[in-house]
Amino acid sequence: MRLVKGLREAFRRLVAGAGEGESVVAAAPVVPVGEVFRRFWPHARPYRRWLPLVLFFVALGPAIEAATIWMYKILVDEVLVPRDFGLLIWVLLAYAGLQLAEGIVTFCDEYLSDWVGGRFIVSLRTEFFAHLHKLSLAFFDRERLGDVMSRVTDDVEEIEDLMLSGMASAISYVFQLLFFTAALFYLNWQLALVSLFVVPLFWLTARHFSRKIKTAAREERRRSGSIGAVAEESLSNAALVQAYNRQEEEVARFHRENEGSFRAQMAATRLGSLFAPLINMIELAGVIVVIAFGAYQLSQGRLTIGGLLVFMVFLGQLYSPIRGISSLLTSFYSASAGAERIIEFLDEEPSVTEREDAVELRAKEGRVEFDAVSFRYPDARKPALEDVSFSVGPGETLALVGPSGAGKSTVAKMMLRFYDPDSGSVRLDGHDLRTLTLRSLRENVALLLQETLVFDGTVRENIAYGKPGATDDEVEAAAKAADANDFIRALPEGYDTSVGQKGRLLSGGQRQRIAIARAMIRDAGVLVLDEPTTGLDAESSEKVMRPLRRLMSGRATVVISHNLMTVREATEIVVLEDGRATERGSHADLLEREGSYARLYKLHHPDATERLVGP
Ligand SMILES: Nc1ncnc2c1ncn2[C@@H]1O[C@H](COP(=O)(O)OP(=O)(O)OP(=O)(O)O)[C@@H](O)[C@H]1O
Repeated sequence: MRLVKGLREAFRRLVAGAGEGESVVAAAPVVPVGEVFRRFWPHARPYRRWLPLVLFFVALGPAIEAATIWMYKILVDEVLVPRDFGLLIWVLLAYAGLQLAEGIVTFCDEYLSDWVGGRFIVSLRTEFFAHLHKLSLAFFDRERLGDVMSRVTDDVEEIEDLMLSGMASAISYVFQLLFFTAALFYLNWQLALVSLFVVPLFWLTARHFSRKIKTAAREERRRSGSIGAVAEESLSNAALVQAYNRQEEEVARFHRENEGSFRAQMAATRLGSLFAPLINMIELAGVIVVIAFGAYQLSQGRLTIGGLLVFMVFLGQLYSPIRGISSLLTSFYSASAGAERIIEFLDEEPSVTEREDAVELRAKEGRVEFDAVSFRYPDARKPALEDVSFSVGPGETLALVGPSGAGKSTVAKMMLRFYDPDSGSVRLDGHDLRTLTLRSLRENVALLLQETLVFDGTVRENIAYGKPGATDDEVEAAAKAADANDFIRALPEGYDTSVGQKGRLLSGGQRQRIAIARAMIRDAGVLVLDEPTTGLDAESSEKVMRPLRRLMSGRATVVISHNLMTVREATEIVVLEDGRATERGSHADLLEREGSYARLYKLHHPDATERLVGP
């Protein structure tokens, strides 16, 4: 009794699916397979006229196979047994012809399926990528980049498996089942009926396993996202990891996710490998019964030897697609888990959307107004901005200062409409940002960040990024205005020098001047400078300041700075504390008031001389 219990327990553990372990990426919501097909069918639609041809080849394969096997019956019953060798040459010729036909069909089938599948992936992946670019920053703040990338690359391919390759295999199996069952019935219907008694057993086993395989496959997909997420985080912070000697911890973290993936994969493999021998056993039972019944029929003279032989071969062929179901199930569920991960993101709506009646910003004056703006980040407990108002017009500079976390960068994000205010409004030239097209809004606001964004391309491409289609003269003029022309000319290939990943080949100050040139060429009416001189020494900052002043002249500028020295000549200074504007006025006013600004100023820069807006 104990032994039986022990065995049962061991078996239960063997077929246990993968549980959802702790992981950095959450599982995507479950989506029914029908819905998956409905969602992704449009990507296969342009190739639908090829699908009948694919189906034709898929069906032709088993038909040729059935005919080839039939040749054995003719060989045994018409040639070997009656010793009528005159027919042998024809049988051999037919056999060779069928083999050739099978070769051609296999080639066409594989080529065409791969072509349609490949086109499907290109279309779906591009649409998915385009969708991601429509999503608001809130999405990118929340999701892990590595996981997003794993969805763009791996999960998209999984869907192709489900929609096309998997379907083609499934259809091919159905055709094989049909052809071989028909052949069995044609040969001897009583024997055929007997051989089919195992079908319900096959069905029950498949059903039992499929549920578990599904769980394991979903877990595996999720883990693949986690591996991507951890790898991306860890490798993109390689400098930090090395500086703090955290390599071992990072490797351990990565290893943990891989272990989880391994466990999920092994659960699926265990299930799959257990499924195959079980199916073999059921199959064996079928074969034994058929041999016994066939021998009886042979003895009764109702079946020829060739007939029985071919019957057995057909039976083997009939069971082969049934055996194939296990691997098909695994890839099918893995694919639908991949599809769920894609659908989860496709269903993500941008939190910032363009109204249908959004208008282009035409007359560009360049005046930004914040009118009682309050905003709380999704999931944040307290508001990042509360009742913030200010206005800045052409030629004016508004400086936002305040302690870390006060909401300064949030103001910059609202100006580009990366987020919408919960209450109040942000206006550009009198238009609420929500009434403008996103394109025209962003064309009119140039952003300069503390971490300068430079792409891995040439200097020229990096500057022209600000204005697609800019001429070489325009690029050069912008570079001159940004005091960048001289150092660019000194680079090995001048404007055609490649700046390396993230602009590594340039110094911080040079990168910043490239960014200024990019903003120059954009020629936007409003400038947002988020910590433009952070990380630069006094000399480099001064080199950046000069062109920056040129860039700012005549434009409405909002400058965000921790460094109170860089803001003292701004037209107006707004002190933000805990999301609220607590003080405002000119540098002199605020010093006189002896409030937070004066305290901070005296505390940090008692005798500094650097100035943002110079004479
Ligand atoms: N994406 C986000 N999701 C949730 N909360 C956020 C997000 N970004 C910022 N916050 C929170 O909003 C508040 C304001 O952040 P913000 O980045 O605007 O401050 P800041 O004044 O620019 O700070 P710093 O000077 O350090 O850059 C902070 O409390 C911060 O934790």
